[in-house]
Amino acid sequence: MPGRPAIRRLNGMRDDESRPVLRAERLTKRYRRRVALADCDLHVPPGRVIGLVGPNGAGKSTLLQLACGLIRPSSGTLTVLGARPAADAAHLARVGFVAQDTPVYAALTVADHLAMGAHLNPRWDTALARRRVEQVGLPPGQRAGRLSGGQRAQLALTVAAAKRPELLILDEPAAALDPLARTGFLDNLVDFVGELGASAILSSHLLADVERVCDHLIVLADARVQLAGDVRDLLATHHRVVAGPAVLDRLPARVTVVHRTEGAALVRSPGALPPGPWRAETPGLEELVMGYLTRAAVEPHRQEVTR
Ligand SMILES: Nc1ncnc2c1ncn2[C@@H]1O[C@H](COP(=O)(O)OP(=O)(O)OP(=O)(O)O)[C@@H](O)[C@H]1O
Repeated sequence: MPGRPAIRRLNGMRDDESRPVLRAERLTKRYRRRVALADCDLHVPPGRVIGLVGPNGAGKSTLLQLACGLIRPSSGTLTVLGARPAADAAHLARVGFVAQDTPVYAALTVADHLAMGAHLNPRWDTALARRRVEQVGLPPGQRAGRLSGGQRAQLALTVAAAKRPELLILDEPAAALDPLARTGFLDNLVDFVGELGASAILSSHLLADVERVCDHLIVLADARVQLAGDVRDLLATHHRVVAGPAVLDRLPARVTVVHRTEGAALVRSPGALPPGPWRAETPGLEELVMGYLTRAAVEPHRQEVTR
């Protein structure tokens, strides 16, 4: 994909399906009568940067909070790095979480945050923490309450990354950052994941960001998984078919129409698209996501998992 940096992975990780970083089976979360997640199945291999996208209220934060053990499923199962989320202290140390509101301690300085991180985390990487603070220009003596929103996000990420987690969970991490800082932040994240052979899952409304750094995608809408899988595989199995309405009405049976507009259809085809009276084009990630989101809006309660 153009512009997407290659993500280094541990040898053999690319196809390692047997040790999923995240696995959900019929995962459901209800808040009283409101269903935030319904019967979600997911299987995410390790060593990926996973983009979690979907409209407001789709269930993204709910999934991330379940993954770090802040809340419990109503039914179904979820395993993270092979165990129940937050199963014990050792498991907690393997996961880093930055919540949507990038929580930091207002009265503590940047340096205090690093000292506290070092005290609380057995695998704390002092050099990494110092390097990041310097790189992103955080004044060590400044109280966190006096930092800008973007600086607070950088501090929260630094603290999460210096734990050297195997999985970083980030809820809209770059939302408060200016475009330049966002680019730097995401590039850092990719480097970090590559350097440690870690995985990261980040929710975002910014599809361009997801396209830049993510190699695995989960699309949530209406509390359900609409699409999930390796980005390259998803792009290889989807096509934009350009043709007149009569041709689009009679596409081969094994081609699934995801979304149709005047003169074109976004389709999924398990193998290569057979030749026909149409022009086949490769869709971009944004078009793919928008196709599934539009379908979910038109046909609520539809659920489809593509791995
Ligand atoms: N603590 C809660 N109590 C009751 N309902 C909740 C709670 N947290 C979330 N919900 C509901 O669950 C649904 C999913 O919310 P969630 O925050 O997971 O969505 P989201 O995809 O993260 O949305 P956004 O993009 O706006 O942050 C929404 O309908 C929301 O109102």
